[in-house]
Amino acid sequence: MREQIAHARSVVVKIGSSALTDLAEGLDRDRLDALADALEARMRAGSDVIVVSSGAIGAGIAPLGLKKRPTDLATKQAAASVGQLALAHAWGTSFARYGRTVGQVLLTADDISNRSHHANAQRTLDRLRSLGAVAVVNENDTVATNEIRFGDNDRLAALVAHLSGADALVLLSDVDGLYDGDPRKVGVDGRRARLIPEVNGPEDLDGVIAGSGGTLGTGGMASKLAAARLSADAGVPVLLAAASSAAQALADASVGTVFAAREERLSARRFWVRHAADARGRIVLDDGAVAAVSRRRRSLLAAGVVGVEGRFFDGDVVELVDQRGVVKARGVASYDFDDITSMIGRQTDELPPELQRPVVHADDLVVVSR
Ligand SMILES: Nc1ncnc2c1ncn2[C@@H]1O[C@H](COP(=O)(O)OP(=O)(O)O)[C@@H](O)[C@H]1O
Ligand SMILES: N[C@@H](CCC(=O)OP(=O)(O)O)C(=O)O
Repeated sequence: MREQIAHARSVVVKIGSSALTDLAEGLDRDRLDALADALEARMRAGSDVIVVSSGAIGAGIAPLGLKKRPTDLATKQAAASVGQLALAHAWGTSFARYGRTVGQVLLTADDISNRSHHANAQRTLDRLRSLGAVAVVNENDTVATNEIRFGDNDRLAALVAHLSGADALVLLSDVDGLYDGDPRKVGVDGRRARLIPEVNGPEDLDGVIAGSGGTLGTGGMASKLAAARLSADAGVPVLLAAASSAAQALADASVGTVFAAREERLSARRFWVRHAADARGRIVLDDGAVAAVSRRRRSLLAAGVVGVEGRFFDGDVVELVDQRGVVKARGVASYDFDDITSMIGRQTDELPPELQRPVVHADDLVVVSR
């Protein structure tokens, strides 16, 4: 697996805020230079690299005279608008030492969940790559509101890896890998957390406690694990390592924790249904329909529907939930919400001919939990 990452033709490298910024000093230019050295070396060895760089909010804290990472949306957005400018400039300066041009790509969640925007972002990334420029991607924090945020750049990086058809994802943080507990804490038994070098499946995560992040990071270890799961579905292996070991991580992947990818990656459409699209509503299923959909992988028929929530339309992604509200699957609705409301609980042969297709077809359905 490490071989696969070491030799990947195209790599997305995500760098966390804690690896780039300091609360009092703002951006750490020396650390940025060292990262650019490692990234440039990988490009010169023949790989295409896309950088996903956090740090806009962290870089805006000191220039605005703030004492700690803001928690309210408006101040976070103000800090990001100041910090993103400094961040992009700093990456430009670090790569200019090698004559390498940098392009800034700011994305909102909608750019990934909306399939036509998705194609635009993909085209820009492709063209930057073919022109020999390195894309530096971040969330467009100043326009993203709470509801439409990716929430964390680990997820954004995993989505970009899928979108750009990357062969590997490298997450660089202030921690040197995944531990079985928060490495900053000592357990009640006085035991220190242990590093897990390889995650091949859910069984390797038994008993692992994924804690919160540092003062500058956002999602902590839980968001890295979620991003690794998402990448696994996209068929992309992940390496989690310390930013201070970037040179080694990018040269031979011999450090940190590796997460295996699924052998059979989800199709682009199923990946989109499962991970990228925002659910526009919910369809509530009776127990028989839950079993048919989640265990027997059947299409959802009107007879098994007991409720409809939200205003969604034909072609939108919806969540399929059981009667306790637990999400069992996600899928593409074949009708508008008001049509489905009129079909609730009815057998197919009782419905008019134009409403006799399944509510969600099995080909458009991805099981989330059994
Ligand atoms: N099980 C764990 N293994 C490794 N690190 C953990 C774990 N639980 C919590 N952490 C903490 O998560 C932090 C990394 O998350 P975060 O601060 O969000 O990083 P980044 O800014 O790189 O996204 C580390 O500093 C580490 O202390
Ligand atoms: N877009 C935000 C980053 C949010 C984020 O996920 O941060 P991190 O957990 O440090 O990767 C910023 O640039 O400050």
